[in-house]
Amino acid sequence: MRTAYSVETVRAAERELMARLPEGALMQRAAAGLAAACADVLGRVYGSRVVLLVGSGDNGGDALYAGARLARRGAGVSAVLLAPERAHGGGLAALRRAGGRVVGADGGGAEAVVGRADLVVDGIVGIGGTGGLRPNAVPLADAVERSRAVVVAVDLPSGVDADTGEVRGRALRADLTVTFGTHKPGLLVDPAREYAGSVRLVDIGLELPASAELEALQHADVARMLPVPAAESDKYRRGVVGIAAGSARYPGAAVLAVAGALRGGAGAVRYVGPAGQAVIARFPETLVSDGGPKHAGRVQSWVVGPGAGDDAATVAEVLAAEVPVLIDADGLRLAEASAVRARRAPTVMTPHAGEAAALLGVEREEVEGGRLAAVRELAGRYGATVLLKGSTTLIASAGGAAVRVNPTGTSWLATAGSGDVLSGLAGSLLAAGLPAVDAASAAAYLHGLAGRFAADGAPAGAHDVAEEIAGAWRSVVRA
Ligand SMILES: NC(=O)C1=CN([C@@H]2O[C@H](COP(=O)(O)OP(=O)(O)OC[C@H]3O[C@@H](n4cnc5c(N)ncnc54)[C@H](O)[C@@H]3O)[C@@H](O)[C@H]2O)[C@@H](O)CC1
Ligand SMILES: [K+]
Repeated sequence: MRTAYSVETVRAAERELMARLPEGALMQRAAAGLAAACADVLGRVYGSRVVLLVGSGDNGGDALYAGARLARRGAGVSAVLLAPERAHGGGLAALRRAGGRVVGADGGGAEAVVGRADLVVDGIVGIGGTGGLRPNAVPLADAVERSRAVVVAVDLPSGVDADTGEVRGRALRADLTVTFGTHKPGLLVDPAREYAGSVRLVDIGLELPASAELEALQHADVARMLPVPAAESDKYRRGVVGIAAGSARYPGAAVLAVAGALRGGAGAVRYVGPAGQAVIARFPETLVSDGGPKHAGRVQSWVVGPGAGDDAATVAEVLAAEVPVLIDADGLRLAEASAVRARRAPTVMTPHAGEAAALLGVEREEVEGGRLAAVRELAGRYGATVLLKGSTTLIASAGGAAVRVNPTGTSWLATAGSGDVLSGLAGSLLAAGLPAVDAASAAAYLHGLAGRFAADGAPAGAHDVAEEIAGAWRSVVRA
């Protein structure tokens, strides 16, 4: 499991560690890791041209000490000081001793130096930052974008919010971010994540609390969650998932939700709704019934909403069931908030940004810019597990535990019907007995992986994604 901690937690852990170490030791650990990463990126350090962008805090200090290490190995290192009077004194002295030089940020000289650089080290601001880049950093950011230099960000790309992943104003785009002690939420959540490039974690010895702000599952975590049928399992013990989806207008949504459900580990899939013929034609193993959810027979979970049109009665009927329920798509619009909150069995809601915005009564941009806040708010409001779809899908539970961020997404998943497959898959895992947050996050993980397999560099349809779920499952459990 990869974890991320808030700035407040990182600062507390740093204070505790610093009290036990000689002064400056922590910064030396950070700078050593940073210099090693820069050397890897450069390949050949001797003779390379390195430019440090140095702000007013310890983030700039890290850059200066790392620059000194590179200068000692023969790199030509120039430091551009954005706040010369507040630049880290010890770091500056170390760089000068190692033969590095200092360039003023004003007057165009710095931009010319950036233009000739092989490597730019972004030490403008780290976890002490607020808001986007300050005006005097913007011409430099432009010069960095124009240059062919590789950009390595120190701890965080400057200008992004460490805790929320928000980007308010301009930020520097890095090819690699070298982060210290732990990931910060902003390195895993869009839009900030996109600015970070790949991320390398340097251990500086921080001792962090057991519960993180954010968790990203990995293969082994998902493998432990997935159901394994026991020898005595029959289809009912493996769980039956009910799918109440599709309409005369959108029969395909029902077919795709069933496609996802059949690959999610439940022993059987029941379908109720007007698309029974389309479902059975494609998946003869489905148990199709004509009545509403109440008359469908026993299920261990329900999925309601994909392609449901305006059938509010079915949504209400499903919400009254005393088994886990997943609400998606039209169901999110049709569900009474009070009925969701009144439920005692787990509820999972799976909105995309537009649906989340409608539920919260805000603009879509607000959700997209502040995804972490939005998913937490929705989970709290509805007393539900909320899976917010997007390029970094987030899963929050109502109790306020760590938010999960799905690491397997691909932009090819932004295709019609892909969400229907996900809802069926997650509903099936719920029926198999997974806790709501595990069902949602394991489903997102497999779905993302299946999307990558299906796309493999080219567009794929939602049914292709469904067909790759088995392959994704195998790759997870065999890893
Ligand atoms: N505290 C520690 O033990 C360690 C800290 N380390 C480094 O220290 C950093 C934190 O240092 P600081 O607390 O000094 O904070 P930063 O260096 O992140 O920035 C704080 C300074 O930047 C200014 N600032 C705030 N927002 C800005 C913006 N948008 N644009 C430009 N300037 C802005 C502030 O006025 C303040 O002077 C970490 O990110 C990490 O790089 C590492 O050396 C590891 C050890
Ligand atoms: K930085």
